[in-house]
Amino acid sequence: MKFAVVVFPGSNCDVDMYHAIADELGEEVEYVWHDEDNLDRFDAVLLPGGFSYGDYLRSGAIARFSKVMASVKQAADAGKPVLGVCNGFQILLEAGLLPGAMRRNQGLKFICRPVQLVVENNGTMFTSAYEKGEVITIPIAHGEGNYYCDEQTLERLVENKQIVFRYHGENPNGSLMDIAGIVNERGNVLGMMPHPERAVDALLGSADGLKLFRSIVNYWRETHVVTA
Ligand SMILES: NC(=O)CC[C@H](N)C(=O)O
Repeated sequence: MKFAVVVFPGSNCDVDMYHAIADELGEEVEYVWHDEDNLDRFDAVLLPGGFSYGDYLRSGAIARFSKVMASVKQAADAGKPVLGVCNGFQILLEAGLLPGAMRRNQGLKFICRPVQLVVENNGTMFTSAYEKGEVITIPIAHGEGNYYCDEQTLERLVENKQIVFRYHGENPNGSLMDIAGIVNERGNVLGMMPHPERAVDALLGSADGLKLFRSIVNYWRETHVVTA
C-alpha cells in the first residue's frame, strides 16, 4: 500500500507522518509537494499538521487553494482513505471535504500536551483496530481546534455516526460536543485535531495512534489484496 504525505509551505508534522508509515507500519510512503497535480499512484493521502502558509487569514484558509487540493478531492471522490491531522483537518474543513469550521481555542492559547480520547465509532476504515468506547492517549498541539458547526450539521454528524473521536474527561479547546475527529458521510475522509503520528511508540508516551494507521492498511488489504 502506498501513502502520500502532502507537504505545504509551513507543514511541520510531515516527517513524523512519514516516520509513522515507513518505520512503524513498514508501508510505502512518499512526500508530495503542494503543487503536485496527480495523486493517482497513491492508495491513501495524508495531510499533516503544521502552519501552512503561516496560518494567515485562518488555519488552512490559503492551503485549500493549493494545486494539490484538486487531486486530494479526486482521491476522496474515488473513495480512497484521506486523513487530515490538525492543520490537515483544518484544510479539509476549509476545502469543504468535511463539514463545519474551526475556531480559536476557547482559552485563546496554543495547547500542546497529551489528551484522552474516546473512540466513538470503530466501524470506519480508520478505527477498526480499536474497540468501541476505547479510551486512548494522543497528543494535541493547536491554537485553532475549537470545532464548530450549525445544528443541522451536528444532527447529521450524530445520526450518521460521523463523530469518530471525542475528548474524554476534559475538553481542551471548547469544541462542540467534545468533538476531536469526524469523518465525511461516505466514511473515507477523516479529520482529527490530535496527532496519531506522534503516538506510534511507547517511547513517545503512547503507541495508541498506531492502530489508526493499521486500520487503514487492514482496510486496504481487505478490499484490494486477492488471496488465492
Ligand atoms: N499542529 C498543527 O497542525 C497546528 C495547526 C494550526 N497551526 C493551529 O495552531 O491550530
